[in-house]
Amino acid sequence: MEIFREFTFEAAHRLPNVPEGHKCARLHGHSYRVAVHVQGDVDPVTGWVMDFGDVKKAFQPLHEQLDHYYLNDIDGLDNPTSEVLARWIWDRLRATLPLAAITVHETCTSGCTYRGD
Ligand SMILES: Nc1nc2c(c(=O)[nH]1)N=C([C@H](O)[C@H](O)COP(=O)(O)OP(=O)(O)OP(=O)(O)O)CN2
Ligand SMILES: [Zn+2]
Repeated sequence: MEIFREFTFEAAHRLPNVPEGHKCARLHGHSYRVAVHVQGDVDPVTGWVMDFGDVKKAFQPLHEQLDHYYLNDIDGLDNPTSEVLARWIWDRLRATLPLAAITVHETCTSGCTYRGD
């Protein structure tokens, strides 16, 4: 089964590699929403795959790195598209969580899902 825990953070960014005149080359910000999806069997005693609280603990150091920062200044996020950010989060959580997917919502209507492939 697959469970997810969502997180929000505020951050600024710009996209340095977009075509000339693209609005996203300008400094702007988003209220990001990230869903961390974890997979596993449902434990017959606890009735859960994993405590949502443990997912929160695993994400907390990343939240501290991202929230209210300029993403382009963060190592590995010099071109902080949703795609790059989703992979960046995956790479940092994969050792501690049995990940199924990372979804990054950049706006209410735009985002991406990375499943590690
Ligand atoms: N594949 C991607 N395309 C775009 C990304 C991205 O990360 N991956 N990012 C952006 C910008 O960061 C932009 O701020 C968000 O995109 P957009 O959906 O265009 O957002 P708007 O709220 O400005 O949309 P409107 O409906 O046009 O107001 C761009 N593309
Ligand atoms: Zn943007």
